[in-house]
Amino acid sequence: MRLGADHVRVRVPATSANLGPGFDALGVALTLHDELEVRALGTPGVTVEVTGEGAGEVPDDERHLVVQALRTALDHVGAPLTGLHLTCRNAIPHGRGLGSSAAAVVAGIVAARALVADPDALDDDTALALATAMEGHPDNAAPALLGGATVAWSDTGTGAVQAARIAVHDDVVPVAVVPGTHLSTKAARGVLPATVPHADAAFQAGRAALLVEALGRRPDLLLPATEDRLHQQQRRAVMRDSLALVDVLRAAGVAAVVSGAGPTVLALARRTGKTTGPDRVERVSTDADDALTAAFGGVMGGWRILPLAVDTEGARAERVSSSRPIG
Ligand SMILES: Nc1ncnc2c1ncn2[C@@H]1O[C@H](COP(=O)(O)OP(=O)(O)OP(=O)(O)O)[C@@H](O)[C@H]1O
Ligand SMILES: N[C@@H](CCO)C(=O)O
Repeated sequence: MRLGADHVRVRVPATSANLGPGFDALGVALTLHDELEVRALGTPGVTVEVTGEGAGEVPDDERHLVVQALRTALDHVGAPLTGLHLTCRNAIPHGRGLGSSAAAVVAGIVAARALVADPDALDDDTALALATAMEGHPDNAAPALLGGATVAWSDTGTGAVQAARIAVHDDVVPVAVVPGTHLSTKAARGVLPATVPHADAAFQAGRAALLVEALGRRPDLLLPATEDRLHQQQRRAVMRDSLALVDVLRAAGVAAVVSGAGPTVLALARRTGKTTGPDRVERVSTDADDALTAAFGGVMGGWRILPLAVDTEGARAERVSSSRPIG
């Protein structure tokens, strides 16, 4: 297939996976974005310019994750691309549990979709399959691609990866509490046990089902709905401060979970008060401030609190030449 553009721009959201009981299945896109531009060149060679998160740390050549994903997607549809220049303005912190690797992979794939003459060759199903193959699990890739909250799974017979959007109530306010320390997903997966007791699996299935209802219609149920028995306690030894913060927030009634493979903590806070009209009194209730002060003694040493919203758009790409949104 030939290319249909030689300069494209991409915006892709951060994501928080698991949300407590939805290990490797549930995820939500957040209003924190990486922005990229890809220029296809007629000559060989790859150059990469990174500002923001990951600058000076990620490779600036073919090994860059966005370039790898772009190449994978172009190869998939048989499109040529000899050289390229990639510019990344990154806001998603790396190795913190906010889906930076899924964002990079999805960004590369939707950049390829925007570059090729027939974007349908890289439709959402194909893009999700390619991204999941690179990531190993679909829970970040699905919301990064589609936006909103998603539940993703692989078809038992064919292995095809699928995702369904699930509703998120307007009163649910995601707040990410991001530590200064990194933890790779690989390391965090390495401490998980191979098997779990049947009672824990049964508990988890019930809570995951409850979470879909709590997110969409019953935010008052978010605290019990975000209980987990498959991964958070098992990872305590590699993210003690994060689990301590989760404990303090939950004791204060805030539905806090480890975001993805950690060490970021995600609080699913609830908006209270009158949110429209001239005497609007919006308040994100969470008692989160008090709980955070209790957890850190008022000193947040190296942690950042990011009040966010749910990103409902997912990854967007546009051809710079025509400015026509196509994916
Ligand atoms: N924008 C990016 N550009 C290039 N490489 C990236 C980018 N984002 C992530 N990576 C690579 O992926 C690694 C982080 O991936 P990892 O899966 O460990 O964490 P994460 O995706 O941030 O967290 P989680 O999967 O728990 O949400 C980085 O160290 C870097 O090698
Ligand atoms: N479900 C994954 C998310 C991080 O990529 C995990 O917890 O390991």
